[in-house]
Amino acid sequence: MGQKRARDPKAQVAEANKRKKAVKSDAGSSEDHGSIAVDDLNWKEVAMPDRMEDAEGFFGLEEIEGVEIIKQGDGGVHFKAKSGKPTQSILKPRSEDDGDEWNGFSDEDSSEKSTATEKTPAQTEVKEDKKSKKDKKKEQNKAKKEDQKSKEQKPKASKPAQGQSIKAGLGFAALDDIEEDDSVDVSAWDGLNLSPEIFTALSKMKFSSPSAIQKASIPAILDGHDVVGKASTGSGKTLAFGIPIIEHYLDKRGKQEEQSDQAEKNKAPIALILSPTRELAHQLGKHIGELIANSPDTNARIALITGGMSIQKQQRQLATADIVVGTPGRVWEILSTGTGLIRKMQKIQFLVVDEADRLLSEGHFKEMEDILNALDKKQAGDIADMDQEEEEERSPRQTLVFSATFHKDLQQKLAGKSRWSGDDMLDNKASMEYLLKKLNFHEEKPRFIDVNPESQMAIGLKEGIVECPAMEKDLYLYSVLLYYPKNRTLVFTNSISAVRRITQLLQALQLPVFALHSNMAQKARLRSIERFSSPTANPSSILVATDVAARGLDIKGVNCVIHYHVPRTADAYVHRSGRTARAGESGKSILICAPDEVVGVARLAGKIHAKKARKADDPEGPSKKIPLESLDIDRRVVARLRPRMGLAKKITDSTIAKEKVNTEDNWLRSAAEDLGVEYDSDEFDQSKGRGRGRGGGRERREKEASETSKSEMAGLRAELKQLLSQRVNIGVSEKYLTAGRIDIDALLRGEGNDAFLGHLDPLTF
Ligand SMILES: Nc1ncnc2c1ncn2[C@@H]1O[C@H](COP(=O)(O)OP(=O)(O)OP(=O)(O)O)[C@@H](O)[C@H]1O
Repeated sequence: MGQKRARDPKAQVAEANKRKKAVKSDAGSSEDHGSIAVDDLNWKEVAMPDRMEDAEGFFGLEEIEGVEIIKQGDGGVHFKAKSGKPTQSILKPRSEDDGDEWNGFSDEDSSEKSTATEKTPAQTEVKEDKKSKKDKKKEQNKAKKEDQKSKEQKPKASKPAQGQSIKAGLGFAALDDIEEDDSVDVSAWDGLNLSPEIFTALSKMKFSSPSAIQKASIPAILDGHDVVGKASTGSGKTLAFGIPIIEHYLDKRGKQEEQSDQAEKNKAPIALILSPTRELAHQLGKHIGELIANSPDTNARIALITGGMSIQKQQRQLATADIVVGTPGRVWEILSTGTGLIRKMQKIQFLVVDEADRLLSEGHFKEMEDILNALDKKQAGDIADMDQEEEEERSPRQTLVFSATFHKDLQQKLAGKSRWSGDDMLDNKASMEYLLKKLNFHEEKPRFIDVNPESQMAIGLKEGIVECPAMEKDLYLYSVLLYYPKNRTLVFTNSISAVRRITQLLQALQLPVFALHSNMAQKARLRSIERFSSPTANPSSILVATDVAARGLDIKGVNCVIHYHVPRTADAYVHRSGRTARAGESGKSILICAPDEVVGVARLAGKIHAKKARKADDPEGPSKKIPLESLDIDRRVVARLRPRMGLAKKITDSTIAKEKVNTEDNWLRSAAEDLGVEYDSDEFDQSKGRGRGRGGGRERREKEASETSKSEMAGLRAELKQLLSQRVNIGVSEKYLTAGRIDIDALLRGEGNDAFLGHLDPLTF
């Protein structure tokens, strides 16, 4: 049996300090007797679920095999290799200079300093490991050479990152596993004046060159400008502001002496990043966390402040955070608790408004306004309290606004100068205008960086449209899903009830499907995204979502986006479609469209592609064509899938109706109880039926569906199961396989579409 231990960096440092003293006093003796201290063992990290946010204080688990425990007189324990195993087999590998810890050049007496910053042997090793890798990279990377020189003269603190919620790759074992050749040449980033730490991180993250928005925004932000950045979906906007924030952190840290615990407690965050959804906030934190985790000796702490998580924990994280990422509602909830947090937040160097058009124009309006007002409002006693030197040193707060959808006139609007001109993508001009004034840029003219003025759509994106009868959208959705097996697909709808229904429907059809909408508990939301996006997930996974998933979510390997409902606005279409074809990949976006929706779609597509269409035809004239490819679903497919869909619908409708009746019934029963009257469901149903006009039919259908008996349901399920166990035959005689234009070789190679029997022209566009 392997031994396990919980891994808590904080506790480890304290424990290691104690142990080190003990080890020094009996140095040399322990290994002589084959007994080994806990920290000298070659612990292996146990893989944990990605998200452990609420597991207070529990950072991880490590295990070791082949050891025996030796109890000591003082109650302590040591370990030795199991009989028959060499001691070396359980010992942690040592680096050459393991004995002496390298603390960098310092004027301070190292013995004094060591009490505060002494590392566990494991940490020392990691540090040395990171350094030697960096040295190797130095040889490879010409641009890093000069910067490295100055870095080596600068001692840098390497404290454990306590309270950091989402720093990726903290595990020592994970670091040990890093291959020497896992880095890439990052010389393309040379011109951006980045520090060696960031170069190392970019190299490890395999980002060989900056994206256009990064190339344009990073220097402007590093130069202290306010920036409004516009770039297509999936083009790397997060690091366009994330890198300068970390650069600022590194710069500030370089200038500071080792901070006392008190100073550490009082420190203010350097950045507040606001995002419209919880999922996006998590993702932003994770992405910037990865940058931090891959930057050597960089321990910037991120506090994630979103709804659905423990408020107390978030308050604690906020107290020591360098970067705050959150949704406006929860950020305001915490700031307004009146515990001095507003004053702290007023010292931030960067205010980032991600997905700005949404954040500034929809439901977050009120909280955004409160936060912005609070950041700018002078607090009573500010002048007296303000540390004069600190205030003088501090440069004005930079405001960074990013999105894929903005109007070109935004710069004018941001400066509050002129009226909106021409057509725009935004829903609510008035609220936008109001909030743009509110953003309080420190520069009169923020830098407006629009790296792809031609289109907000990603280059690798193909757009198609499937026309179908209004009542058959489910059938056509199912058909498209079967046409594209092994595609990770996001299906967007316009309502929560549609998400629920479609998810159940596709589940009944045995497809690997997950749901995401804002009425779900936060944990369930994160679980859905995680299951859908996990590299080990079924490659045909489907996520059915409302527009809560439309903005910013960066899920690897989404090949297809389906709009089950036509999006309400052009920018919603851009952002939904932007969940695929990210970071230079290709992808497809397919609208399922009823005849009466076609006109709306034409208008929508016209707005989005106005420029492209004009350019191709007549550069000056209005756009004519819908640039969406019309996709023809083979009628045989639709016909053959209809029976399955009929059964799946009956099962789903009945399940949903039963749930609804139960909920209603429970509610009425408890309301009757509260009122002290008796509740008779039949009597209530009869009275409900009386005098009803519209909607009565639906209610009757629901009631009928809810009355499907258990045995009827079992019958339906069995019938559907039987149908689903067979491939959909689209014109093959099962007796004579070769008669149906089957590519037997392809089938044997495991290619082709497993769902169908017979030849099917693929839906390529
Ligand atoms: N320089 C780079 N080289 C390669 N990949 C990159 C680079 N920068 C970022 N990426 C990757 O590109 C993907 C998209 O980045 P990001 O989420 O920042 O896009 P975005 O522009 O914010 O998209 P959206 O508008 O949808 O929010 C991420 O997976 C990220 O890891």
